[in-house]
Amino acid sequence: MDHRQTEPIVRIQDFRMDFGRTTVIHDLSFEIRAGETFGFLGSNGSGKTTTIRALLGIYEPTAGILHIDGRPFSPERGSRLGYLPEERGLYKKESVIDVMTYFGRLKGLGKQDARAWSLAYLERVSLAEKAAVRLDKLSGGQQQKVQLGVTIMNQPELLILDEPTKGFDPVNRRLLMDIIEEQKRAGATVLMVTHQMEEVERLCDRVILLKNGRSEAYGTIPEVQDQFGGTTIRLRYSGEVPDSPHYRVTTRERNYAELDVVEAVDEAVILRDLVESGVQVRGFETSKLSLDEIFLRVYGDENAAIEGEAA
Ligand SMILES: Nc1ncnc2c1ncn2[C@@H]1O[C@H](COP(=O)(O)OP(=O)(O)OP(=O)(O)O)[C@@H](O)[C@H]1O
Repeated sequence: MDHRQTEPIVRIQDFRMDFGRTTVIHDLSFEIRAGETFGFLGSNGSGKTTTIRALLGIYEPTAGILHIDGRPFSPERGSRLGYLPEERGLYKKESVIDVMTYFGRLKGLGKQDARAWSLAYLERVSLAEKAAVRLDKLSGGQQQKVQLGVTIMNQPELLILDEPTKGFDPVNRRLLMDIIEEQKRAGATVLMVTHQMEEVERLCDRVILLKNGRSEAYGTIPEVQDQFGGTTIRLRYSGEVPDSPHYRVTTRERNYAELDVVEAVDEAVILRDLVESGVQVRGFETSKLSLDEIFLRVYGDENAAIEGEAA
């Protein structure tokens, strides 16, 4: 893969995917640039795995362009691609070190190099003493660590990770994030599906939020925050907070209110308007909506609909 080119590493344009008569992806477009870590976010069933499968040629897209390095993906060029699929699974009846060495050889490493790399990795993820154990004797989380090792062997230039930390305890989740961050620092481009906003905030340069196969927001985290009005004002006051086209009052208590800024307007203007309308302002703090809050806004109504159906 040649990172000097201007073409993005991943380009998805007007991608549509139908299963039978159901359209699950509607004209989706986004790109991933060389060296960035890109968060692919969305509620369950929003189409993340389908998009990855179409990108890797596992599914035939109904319409659109899905390119890696300027061309549709083909496995022959795949040696520098690391893919951790949503469905996990390796050959379970072999020992951990044999399985890892085997995959290393498939990725073009010599046997000794593959073995040495694998032993160092197992040490890193506290599995050194399991090297000779059959894979199916490991816990689910331990097996996942082995699978991540297999995925990042041979330093792929593009890493596609479908929920890499799913099912991990907090300590191991942090360890996995450290490992992903190292890959990023070594220059890898990373496409990562995750439901953990903490991971997004720590690792991702840009994100896309998918809902029912459509993009709801796309950009850097500050850009996404801006796309959602972005700012909340916490106001301590006395008097009466007037209605305004600039904000929506989301909390109104005696002497305390929260206002969501709905228009691109300077907060100083809102403060001035409040004072001019006779509000005595005792405290005025602004903060950006967190990704968690944005997520709840985008997907909250889905759960309401599900609850409604259940009722
Ligand atoms: N092979 C298939 N045939 C029919 N429908 C499918 C197929 N694969 C996925 N779907 C449907 O496409 C939609 C998107 O599924 P997908 O697995 O891409 O979601 P996801 O965003 O990865 O979800 P999750 O977070 O739960 O993994 C779902 O409604 C799913 O039922």
